[in-house]
Amino acid sequence: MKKFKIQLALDRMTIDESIKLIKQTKDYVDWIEIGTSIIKDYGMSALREIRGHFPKSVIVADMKTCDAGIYECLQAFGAGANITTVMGFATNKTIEQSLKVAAEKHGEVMIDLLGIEDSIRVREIYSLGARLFCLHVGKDMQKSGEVASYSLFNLVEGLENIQVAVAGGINLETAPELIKAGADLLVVGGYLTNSKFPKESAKKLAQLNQNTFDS
Ligand SMILES: O=C(CO)[C@H](O)[C@H](O)COP(=O)(O)O
Repeated sequence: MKKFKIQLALDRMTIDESIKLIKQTKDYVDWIEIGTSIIKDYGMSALREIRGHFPKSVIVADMKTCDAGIYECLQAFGAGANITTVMGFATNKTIEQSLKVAAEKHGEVMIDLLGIEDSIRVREIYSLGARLFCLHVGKDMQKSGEVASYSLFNLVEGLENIQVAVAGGINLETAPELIKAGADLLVVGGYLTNSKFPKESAKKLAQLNQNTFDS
């Protein structure tokens, strides 16, 4: 079984709070996500500022692009992101153009599959060249008790040479089944951003790598 990475999803906090949390969890976190709410609150300056503090980190801009792919991808990569998110329900044109900009800027596009229930659509996006997908149970769905689970993996079954991220209420209880289902990346927000002891919480999550492979 392969090992998974952890993406710290920063949402609904200030830039200073984000920087503090990154510093607290950096030993156990692989990728930093500047969440959509922070981008909406502060714009591209949030990305620039956080990039300035962490020049070597992999930074994901959760732009959730659904149109204007060229413009928004140029914004994200120009402000220092390595990866930017584009919605799976965007048009093929938007996805193609976003992938093209990413290739030119030596970045990557993560396709957010929020709201996509049809694996045929995922195959179509794959055929456009996307190789990084995020299985996602959104905040509003979480309010009615849904969280990311192994059943989401049906959407990407059979696709070769892809990386699969999973997002949506991930914590110590829900992570193990996602790891066993083959997650390459756990996108973790609330479990870390709401933790009283974020470093310890991140450590426990990272230790699942060890525990999962020992068992
Ligand atoms: O993209 C997001 C919301 O749209 C969040 O970043 C993602 O859902 C992770 O946060 P949480 O672990 O709190 O669900």
